[in-house]
Amino acid sequence: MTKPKVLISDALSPAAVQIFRDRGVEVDFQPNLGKDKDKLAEIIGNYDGLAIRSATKATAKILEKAARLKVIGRAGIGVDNVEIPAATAKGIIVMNTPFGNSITTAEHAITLMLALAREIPQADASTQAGKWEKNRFMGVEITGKVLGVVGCGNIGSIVADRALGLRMKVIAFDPFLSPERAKDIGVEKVDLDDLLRRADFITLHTPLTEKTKNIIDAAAIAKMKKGVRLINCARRRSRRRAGGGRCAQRQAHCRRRLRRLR
Ligand SMILES: O=C(O)[C@H](O)COP(=O)(O)O
Repeated sequence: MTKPKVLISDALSPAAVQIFRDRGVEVDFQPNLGKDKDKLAEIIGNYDGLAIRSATKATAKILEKAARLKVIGRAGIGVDNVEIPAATAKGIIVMNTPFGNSITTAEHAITLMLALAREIPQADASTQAGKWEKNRFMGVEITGKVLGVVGCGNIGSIVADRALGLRMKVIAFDPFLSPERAKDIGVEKVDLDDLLRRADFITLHTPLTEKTKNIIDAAAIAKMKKGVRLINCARRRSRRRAGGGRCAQRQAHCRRRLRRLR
C-alpha cells in the first residue's frame, strides 16, 4: 500500500513532522512554500493532505489543481486563508485546531491591555532614550473599569475570566453567547452599540468572516468613549501593497489615540 502524502507548506515544529512520520505518512516539509503560490499550484496535485498555518492561502485557484487532496489541516484557529466553499465543492475536509493557542492569545490581550493602561511602550521608549519622564506617564487603573469583549468564544471568555480577576466589569457582545453561558462566565451580554458606548477598554476576539470584517469602522469608533483603549489580537483587513487586492493578516496591535480618528 502506498503511503498517504502530506505537504506542510508553512513553518511547523519538527515535532509535527515527526508525528506524521510516526503514523506512516510521507511528509514533504517545505516551510516557505506558502509564500510562493505559483510553486504551490504546480505541486499541490501530488498530495493527499495539506498542513498549513496562516501564510499559505488555499484559494480556489490552488484547489483547482489539487486533484488528490482530501484534507487541509490548519495548525491554528483562523481558516480565513482557506476558500471553504471551493474546498467543500471538491470534497476536501478542512480542519483547524481551535484550542491550541487560546490561552496564549487571551494572555496576550491582557498583556496589551495592561501595557496600554500603564503606557509601557511610550515609557520604555522614553527611558531607552535616556529620559526619566515620570510625570508624563501617569496611566490609568483598570480596577473598576469596563472591558468590552467583542466575540466571547474560546479566547474572549478566557480574557473575560482574567479581567474579572483583575476586578474589571466585563460586558460582551456575541450573538452566539447564550444568557446561561454569559452568567456562567460572569459577563453582561450586551448589544454592540451598548458595548461601544460603555467600554473603557475594548478587546476583539472574532474570527474574520463577512459579518465581522470591518466590525470596528469609523462609525463604531465615533460611538466609543473619548480615550477608550482598543486591543486587537484577532484579525485585520489590509490592502496588499502590490496588486491592490485585499488580504487577511494576523495582527496583534493596539491603538490608543482613537480621538485622532474621530
Ligand atoms: O488563527 C490562529 O491560530 C492565529 O492567528 C495564529 O496563526 P499563525 O501563527 O499561523 O499565523
